[in-house]
Amino acid sequence: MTLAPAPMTNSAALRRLLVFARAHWRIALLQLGLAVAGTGLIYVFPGVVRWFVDEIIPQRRADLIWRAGGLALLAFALREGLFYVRTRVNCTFEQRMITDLRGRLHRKMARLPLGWFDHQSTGDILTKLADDVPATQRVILEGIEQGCTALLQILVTAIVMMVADMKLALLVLAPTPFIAAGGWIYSRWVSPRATAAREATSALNATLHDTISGIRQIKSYTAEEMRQWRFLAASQRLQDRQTRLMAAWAFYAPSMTLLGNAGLVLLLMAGSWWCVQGAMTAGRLMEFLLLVGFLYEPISRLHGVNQTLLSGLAAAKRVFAILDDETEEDLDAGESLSAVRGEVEFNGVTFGYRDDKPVLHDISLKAARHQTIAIVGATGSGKSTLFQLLTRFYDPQGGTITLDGIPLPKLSKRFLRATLAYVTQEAFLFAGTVRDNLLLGKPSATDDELWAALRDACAEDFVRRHPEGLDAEVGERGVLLSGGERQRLALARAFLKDAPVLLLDEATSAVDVKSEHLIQTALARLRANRTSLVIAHRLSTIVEADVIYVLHLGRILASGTHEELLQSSSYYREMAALAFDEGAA
Ligand SMILES: Nc1ncnc2c1ncn2[C@@H]1O[C@H](COP(=O)(O)OP(=O)(O)OP(=O)(O)O)[C@@H](O)[C@H]1O
Repeated sequence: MTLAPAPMTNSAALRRLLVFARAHWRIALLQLGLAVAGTGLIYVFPGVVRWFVDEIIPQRRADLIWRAGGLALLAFALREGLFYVRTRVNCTFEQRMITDLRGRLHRKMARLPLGWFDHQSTGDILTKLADDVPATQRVILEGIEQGCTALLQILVTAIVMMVADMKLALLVLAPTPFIAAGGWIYSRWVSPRATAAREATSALNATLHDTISGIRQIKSYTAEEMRQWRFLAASQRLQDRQTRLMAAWAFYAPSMTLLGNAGLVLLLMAGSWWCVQGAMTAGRLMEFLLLVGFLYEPISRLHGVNQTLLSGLAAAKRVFAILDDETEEDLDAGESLSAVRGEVEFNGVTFGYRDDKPVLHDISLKAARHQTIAIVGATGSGKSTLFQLLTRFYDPQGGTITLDGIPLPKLSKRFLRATLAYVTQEAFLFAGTVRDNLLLGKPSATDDELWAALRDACAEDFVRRHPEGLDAEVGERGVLLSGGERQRLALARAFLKDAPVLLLDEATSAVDVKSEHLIQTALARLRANRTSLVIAHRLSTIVEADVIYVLHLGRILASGTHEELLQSSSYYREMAALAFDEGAA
């Protein structure tokens, strides 16, 4: 048993993000440089104000008004110009990082083993890709853009103040330790709750995704109300979590502002006292009042950054948990064979999706070169699972499976899967055109080859009837087609792949009698020079098979040809009697 990895800490997530941003260091540095330059320019105005109050006005130097005003205006213009460039750079930086991380996450997900997906909800995965990735990048962007510049501004302002007047500076800085402590307490409280809010968002999206994909079932069972309650419950959970976060923010933000303003009032009172005593000029006090704004404004900005960082780090932990998953499939580890004979053998194979619930027990079966073997058995007996093992979507806990005598783990998965044309029980089509779906079988296929495959799969007629032909849209999961049409397109895809081993999982169950007959003829042609493993509930489709294996509760009960089994297996005889009676009815 493997232990669940320890949850990532905020600082570990931040370190990972910085490592990730390293790939974009040039643009990050440019962004930081622009932000620093913009920050430096804000100190011009307070200096100009002091110049006016302490020099230009008392000394009646009207000749300096234009020069001083021009200087202040130039500083403002430069600052806003830099702001324009900074915004453009930020946008590029952010979008580059988001695209990069999103690409990595998608790549990783597509390579995770099937068992990983058994324990994930689609809504959760979608939330990670669509919401968590951008939130993650806000950490870097806001961290550099807002966080670094705010810290820098606080530091520079503090130094400017100290150089100008140490007494006043210490007075102004007095509330800052309390503000820092407030920020720390707030972060500790919010961090786990921000993660919980993200999880509630995922759960809400998962419910919504289920409603959309199951809309036909919901309507046919008039289960709209039931789904609505489920959705509202998930929605309420999210509302509660967000409300608690916002309540904390509502208290935190004004408390910190109050502390800052208390410092401002203190400065005004003490500064006025020193002015009255003649220990300070009014210009110095005014300069300080403006500088205080430059000190407290970034502090309040840091509170906002803190909020973004905490929620972004919660998102980052969810994203990194996937990126760090070590169970990624290596498609290229292992050998490839120069030629495939197509002999498949299972030897004492035992398997369960969970260790405590075996599905297949001691399975041994063999498909010799170019043979057709059929697997029959009641629903849930483990037929499709045999194919899941042959494709190495899962690996067995015991026994071996070989292709041409070579154990599957020795072959590269890319090679193994290229030798298998697998027509799954559910004829899945991707949103897109008929052509897009067929090219999955052979990306380099010409239109003539596509039409030939459609002809073989008895799908040519309905595609030709469509005005757009190969460019006809099939809709999400192929909803714009009938079940039979979907299945025939899936078959055409397998014909195009032209692999040495064919795996058919009830591929003919949704086509009409006439099409089924045509498909059987085509399949017979296809099977002539390749090994085929066929799962079919309808025995009529597999009576010609070289060997039929009867599976019952994950064990092989009997094997032989149709005639042999009719003699030797009472279980098979019963199945055949039922099947052929139904067929005759
Ligand atoms: N991903 C999975 N995780 C856990 N258990 C699974 C998974 N897929 C299938 N099972 C279980 O394994 C058993 C065998 O399933 P399998 O799909 O191989 O049966 P089957 O004989 O092909 O059934 P059918 O004829 O209905 O397709 C069933 O009890 C099923 O619940």
